[in-house]
Amino acid sequence: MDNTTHEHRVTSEVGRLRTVMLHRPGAELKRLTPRNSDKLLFDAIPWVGRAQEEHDAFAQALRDRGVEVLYLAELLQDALEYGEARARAIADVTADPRWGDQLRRAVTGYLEDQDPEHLAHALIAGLAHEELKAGHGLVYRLMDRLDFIIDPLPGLLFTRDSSAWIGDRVAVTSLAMPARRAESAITGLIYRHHPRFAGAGPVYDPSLEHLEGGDVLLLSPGVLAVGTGERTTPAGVERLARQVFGAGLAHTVLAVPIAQERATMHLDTVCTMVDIDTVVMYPPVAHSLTAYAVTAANGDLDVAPERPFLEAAADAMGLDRLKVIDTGLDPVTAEREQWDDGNNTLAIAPRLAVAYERNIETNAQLEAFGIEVIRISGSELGSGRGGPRCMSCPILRDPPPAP
Ligand SMILES: NC(=[NH2+])NCCC[C@H](N)C(=O)O
Repeated sequence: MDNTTHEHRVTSEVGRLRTVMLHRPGAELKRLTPRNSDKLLFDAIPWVGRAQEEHDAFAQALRDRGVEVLYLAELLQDALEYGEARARAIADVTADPRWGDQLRRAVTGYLEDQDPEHLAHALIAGLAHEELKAGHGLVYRLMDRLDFIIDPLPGLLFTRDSSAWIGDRVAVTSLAMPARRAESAITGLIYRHHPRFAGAGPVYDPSLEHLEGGDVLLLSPGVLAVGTGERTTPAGVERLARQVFGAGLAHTVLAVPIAQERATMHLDTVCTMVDIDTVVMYPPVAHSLTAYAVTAANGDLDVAPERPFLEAAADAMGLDRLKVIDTGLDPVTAEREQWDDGNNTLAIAPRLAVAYERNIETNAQLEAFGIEVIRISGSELGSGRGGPRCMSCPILRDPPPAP
């Protein structure tokens, strides 16, 4: 294992990307069926081999531009070399209240017998009924044979949500959907136990109010926008504000209400940044999104009155104007491309962004605005409703250039 010290620091959405964590989809996606896909938050049953090819091409596009790609499963496996991390992982996953003591003993024994590679596999891909030969208690016998003892985590593909770096600290998030909650036990384990992250004490943890990384946008150093809707609760935004102010990581947090719908589950499904002063936005919300600026005041929080998002953001960022690429698409095309994550771009430097190739018109508008677009295919990856930004957790970016 590589024990050299590595930097981790992210203060914007657009500073040159140096290191990113991805998750190459694998066996956990093979668990998806029409019976469980709704619960596991996928809209179709992906062709796994093709999804892997698409993901490999995404990773390669990043490497071709000098980005170091870390894989979540490898980091997890490394962390599980440590006895303390193993014990913690097994304790977390076997706390499942559905099991009863007999099944718990059987699963604990099974997991304790696994080497780090197979233990990581069980934590990510889950454990099917038939894979546990030894569990013959009541709970095991009454379980449907097609059910999982440990649920698979296909949502890990979207590494943006289960952790987010804010400055040199990581927020291990508190995911709202039951199907995704266990993901942050994994990211928490990586950051706590992998030597690469030694000393990066988390600034948020999964026991706190709901907060998902897809809602957190680092508008500029010291300024965060946090969507609040289906996933991040207002209490989650408030808690994050207290945590980042307390740690000196930000001076303003903009709470941005978004519709509580699947299509707009995270702020990054309607808005991402492509330059230090430019966002791409889903047209219907571009001029209707609002924000409440939260700042620290006398040991508590001050909440400013509701204002248009673009104005509140520009003020907090010290800009005259935050430019918006209002893609100007007709409403039907705009709605289709938003659903396919057209607005969910990953900037790898100012004015250079990765986007799904299928969103032809949004990409054409980005280019008309002078943004260089690196197109990747996502016909299978997109079936989980996430684009390049959702599928990436930046760990190191250069500071953004001054405006
Ligand atoms: N940052 C994002 N927009 N992530 C998308 C996550 C998609 C995932 N299927 C979910 O429903 O949770």
